[in-house]
Amino acid sequence: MRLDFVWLRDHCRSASCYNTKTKQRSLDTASVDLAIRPQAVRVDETTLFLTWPDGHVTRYGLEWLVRNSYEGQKQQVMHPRILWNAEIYRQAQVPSIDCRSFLETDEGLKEFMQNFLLYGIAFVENVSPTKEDTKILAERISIIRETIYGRMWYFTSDFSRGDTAYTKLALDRHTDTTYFQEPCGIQVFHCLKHEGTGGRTLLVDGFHAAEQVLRQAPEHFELLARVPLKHEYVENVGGCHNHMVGVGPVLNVYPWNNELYLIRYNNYDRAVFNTVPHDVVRRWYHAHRALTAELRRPDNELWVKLKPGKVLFVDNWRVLHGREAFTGYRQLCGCYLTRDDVLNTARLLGLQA
Ligand SMILES: C[N+](C)(C)CCCC[C@H](N)C(=O)O
Ligand SMILES: O=C(O)CCC(=O)C(=O)O
Ligand SMILES: [Fe+2]
Repeated sequence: MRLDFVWLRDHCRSASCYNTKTKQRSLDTASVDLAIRPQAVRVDETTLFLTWPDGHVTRYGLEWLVRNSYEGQKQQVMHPRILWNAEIYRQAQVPSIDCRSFLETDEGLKEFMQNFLLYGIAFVENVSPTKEDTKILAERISIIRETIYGRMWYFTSDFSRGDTAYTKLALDRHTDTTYFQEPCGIQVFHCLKHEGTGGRTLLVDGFHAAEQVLRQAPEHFELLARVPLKHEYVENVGGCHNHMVGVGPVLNVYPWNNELYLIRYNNYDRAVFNTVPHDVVRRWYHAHRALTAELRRPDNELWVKLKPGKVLFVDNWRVLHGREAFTGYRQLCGCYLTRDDVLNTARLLGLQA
């Protein structure tokens, strides 16, 4: 382990530097001399002792250092996941969670959360097909994110809003709200009614597709992770006037370990591409094509028919959704959830999130 002296002073867990009740730092880091060196250093079987020039003593358990040092963290993945194609997901036989168990027991909720974290999708069954009951489900794991579509939304093919979602047309795979600076973390879908044909839901693991691109052509992955682009939502229908713009790359990775955490993919809502010079534009289209080819491989497509009573939670930062064209009357309700609050629930249940 290589440890920096300022880092060691900064992370001191003594009573005057760190409040163990609130788990907050009391030390003013800016008051630490950036050239600080300990006056004395001693280590025994379990503990490292540092005495600083002003006489202050810092103690570190060696295990704490192993767990928390930057060098140690670099190796660790933030979010353990199982990347899937249709076959892998089917083989895994991930169960839907019963509504009562989800609402009334920690075990049910934890099993649901674990599935959701690992696969980016999870189902709850035996839910009453109403907007109110869907809301109760959503609020069990998070805070509903209110957007221009409202809190709980409810839609049919009536073109009440200026977006293809509100028609009977097929929708190719995409993630939602790419035109927000922070796209919505989770999307909840509940089909309350469908009298007609078609209308199946398509799900594709975007991280699995990106992983294939990384393997086959790392330079494509790199470009998709580096080049920022804009998505936008321009609406002027009825009383709805909106103009949203979100900027960011297709693949968002943590800079310290290159781990993918967000895919922004919506060809409908992608805006004029004007953020990079000519030669990069050309290479970017090649990279985008490579990713699209992976996303469109039939073996990556999971098709499900949403039925009243069965609620789908989709990780909108990872899993793309789409739908088949349909006929007849179809009614869907749902909402978006704030991601931090879903992960908060997962951590409180003892899961790594
Ligand atoms: C889900 N709900 C029907 C409310 C909104 C649909 C938003 C559609 C938009 N093109 C997007 O992909 O973000
Ligand atoms: O109608 C559907 O099944 C989904 C439409 C859609 O993509 C959306 O509402 O975000
Ligand atoms: Fe969508």
